[in-house]
Amino acid sequence: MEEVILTIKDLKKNYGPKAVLNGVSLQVKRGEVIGYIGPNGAGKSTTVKIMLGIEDDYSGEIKIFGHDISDGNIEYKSKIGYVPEIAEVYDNLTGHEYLTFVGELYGLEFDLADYKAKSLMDLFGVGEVYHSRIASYSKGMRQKLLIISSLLHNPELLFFDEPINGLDANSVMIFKEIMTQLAAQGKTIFYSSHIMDVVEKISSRIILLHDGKIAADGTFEELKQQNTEGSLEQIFNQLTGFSQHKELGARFVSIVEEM
Ligand SMILES: Nc1ncnc2c1ncn2[C@@H]1O[C@H](COP(=O)(O)OP(=O)(O)OP(=O)(O)O)[C@@H](O)[C@H]1O
Repeated sequence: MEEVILTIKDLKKNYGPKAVLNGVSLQVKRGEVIGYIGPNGAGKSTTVKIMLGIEDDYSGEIKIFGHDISDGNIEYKSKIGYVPEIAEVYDNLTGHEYLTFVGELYGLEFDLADYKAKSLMDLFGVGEVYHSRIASYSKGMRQKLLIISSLLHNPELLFFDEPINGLDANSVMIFKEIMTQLAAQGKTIFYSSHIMDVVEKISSRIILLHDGKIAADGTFEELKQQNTEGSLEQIFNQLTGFSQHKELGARFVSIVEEM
């Protein structure tokens, strides 16, 4: 039987009077790559932050590796890797200092953390800045650092929130291959992004969040069969009831031109 890694039951979350998540339920099995998509503000990052224990005050039940995350035991976090949408990194540290620090936090010996960090930086084409301060990194370099820091401890479950932001086309190809290989090794990946063609290609299952609920859940092929549109971008537009891009674009430009 396939192992269930993650279960969410009737998850609800409010910020003040605003209901952000309104009854989200799903189950994720080992090795699945979940493409978690939805309009801006739909609640994708909020879902991920709740699962990571960064946000609390929710209702519903979340089980990760079979344990309810609200039971106070945070051991499950040692088997999770996370690339946040907006990351705070210690800019004054070098890549070497930051990654060995993160590696040691996760219980790796310094030498192993250093070896893995340097090797992964090399493979990602940023080995030459390993000993430079992060403050001097370009956007893509920082993103690569974040991806590496999420993987150093060989986690079972990965949460990637818009991880390829700023990566060049070649690096995106490497990243897609890394995802495929990780999933083949039995890692489970929760991948939240707006880059529909990448989500379409790498996800074994796509979940669309809309108005605080799951509006679609299935493989890309299944979503295609259930909808009249072809690409994931078009299916996204259709399921979220959006078709006014021309009109909105024209109105936007006409206001820009008002002087
Ligand atoms: N700390 C907070 N306090 C108040 N409201 C919040 C907070 N964090 C998120 N929200 C609100 O919750 C809603 C969902 O935000 P969230 O960041 O989860 O959306 P998202 O689906 O990840 O969006 P995007 O695609 O733009 O990243 C938004 O309306 C946002 O304004």
